[in-house]
Amino acid sequence: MFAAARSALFAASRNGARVSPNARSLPAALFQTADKHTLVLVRHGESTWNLENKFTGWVDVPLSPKGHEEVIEAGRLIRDSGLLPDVAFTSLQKRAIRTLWHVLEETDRMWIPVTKAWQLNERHYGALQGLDKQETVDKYGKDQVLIWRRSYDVPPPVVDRSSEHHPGNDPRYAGFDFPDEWTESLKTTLERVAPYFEENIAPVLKSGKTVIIAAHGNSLRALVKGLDGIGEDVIAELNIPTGTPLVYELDDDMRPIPQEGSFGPLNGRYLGDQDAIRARIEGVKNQTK
Ligand SMILES: O=C(O)[C@@H](CO)OP(=O)(O)O
Repeated sequence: MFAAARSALFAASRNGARVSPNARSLPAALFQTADKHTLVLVRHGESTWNLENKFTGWVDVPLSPKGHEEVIEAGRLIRDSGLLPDVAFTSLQKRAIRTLWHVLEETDRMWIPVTKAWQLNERHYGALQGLDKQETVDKYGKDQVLIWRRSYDVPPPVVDRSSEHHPGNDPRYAGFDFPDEWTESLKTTLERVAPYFEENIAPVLKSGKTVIIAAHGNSLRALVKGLDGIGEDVIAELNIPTGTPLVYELDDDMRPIPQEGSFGPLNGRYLGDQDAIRARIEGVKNQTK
């Protein structure tokens, strides 16, 4: 289960071999293709612990009132752009599940198949879960906290089986075998997101269905690192805003087709007011100052 990601697509991204060009600098002819597959990614709306500025990880907190509003708006943006999902995937966490429900309600697609998988969960934040982000900066320093938050392969401190935060103590993970000491870096998050995507989501996309994934800041950072071939240093700078649809057009090999309006290093394009989206991205970045 915890084996390294296997495919050429994600293996290439891990050694930085496939860095996509910035879409805006390419000629218009490159934006035209007949064979494309549509993937819509949505990070959950603001959660109560985003609002309280706490490390969350696998703690199952709900959306805040603003978070509900954000994802209702996300659903309307998806509806108005005509990108109706045929199949949906989400995590085992209620902030992402509720996000998906709102989007499916707004797009009148509550009837489509939905798969929930722990592999799409947020990155487990180990012993940082539940701590105030700014207090953690005050205690350990800004640089150390930035390494825990955004480095590619340095995990936060572990939790062991005696911790309420160990997945072995949560019935939703019964049947899965997690190590006694548990935490995740972005790298190990990618090592469970990538095989899940390739084995369960890519075949659905290739069959011609439009897929939506409602997930989390770091599980989506891992996914786009693989899709866009983003290098380890560049991914450290990438923050994904809450409640904002991110639309990819993929070719038959699941490589993103550059789109107008994407902002690098992503080849997907965010739906909505682009200035407001940039402000939301800055807000995520500035949770630890
Ligand atoms: O706390 C978390 O689980 C994540 C997402 O909210 O935080 P960060 O952006 O700091 O990785």
